[in-house]
Amino acid sequence: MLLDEIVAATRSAVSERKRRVPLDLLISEIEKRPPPKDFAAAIAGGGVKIIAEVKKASPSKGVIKADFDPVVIAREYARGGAAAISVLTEEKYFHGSPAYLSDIAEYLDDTRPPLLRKDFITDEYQVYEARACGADAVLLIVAVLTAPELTSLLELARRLGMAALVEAHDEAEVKAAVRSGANIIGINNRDLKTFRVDLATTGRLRRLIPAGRLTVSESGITCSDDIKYLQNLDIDAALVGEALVTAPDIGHKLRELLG
Ligand SMILES: O=P(O)(O)OC[C@@H](O)[C@@H](O)c1c[nH]c2ccccc12
Repeated sequence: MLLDEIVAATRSAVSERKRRVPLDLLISEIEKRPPPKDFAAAIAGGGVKIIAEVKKASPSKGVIKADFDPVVIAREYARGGAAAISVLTEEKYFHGSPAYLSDIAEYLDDTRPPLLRKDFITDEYQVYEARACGADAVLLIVAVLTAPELTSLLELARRLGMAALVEAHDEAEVKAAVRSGANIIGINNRDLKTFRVDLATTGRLRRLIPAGRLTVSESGITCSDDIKYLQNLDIDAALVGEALVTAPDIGHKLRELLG
């Protein structure tokens, strides 16, 4: 299964990076960073907020943006009114890089939206690395974690002052996310096992998330009708990658989604 393959590749990339950059070094880099921005506050409030994703490629489509520059794209997202910016850092299947995070943190001014590290996180090292690169939040995918792993990664993110977006795709995963105490829960409309995308996944699973938690709908969101559908479900934010990255005018597309 592809998801297992991606996680295995990620684990070996992480053990390689651990050898090159020991944890002490990451911790000293973290100490030099300004404190994290409040990701939860950024996506809360009225209307469907947009978490805009810096995404170069995907396993199902290959490269989606030929002249890809993460900083240029992130700047357009910030200018266009994105509530937060998601940065895909997985290298082998999504052509991402942790350097995209640190570049965006360095080159955008301090009024930029909070940054989410989007990766297949199974190791505490990746959470430290996210913060060292300037991330304000991390993605945690229920499908690749045991309950105790999810709990300890959530706890570490919290200790580092970061938020966590906990991603689920089916009923059992949403229940596990709720049980973990996560206050930001993402429903991924894409099945990471088959790559099929169906916005109705959010419609089906939303009621399992109790009031008081923030909810995010992820993947396959392309137009303002999709946003209206999510608004009616009382979703706080939509995570949008491909539709924005491939738009001829990113700012225009973002404004269209924001209504
Ligand atoms: O490009 P899309 O269909 O708008 O999807 C963005 C985002 O939801 C997707 O990239 C994603 C959702 N969950 C993930 C987990 C890992 C990698 C990628 C993802």
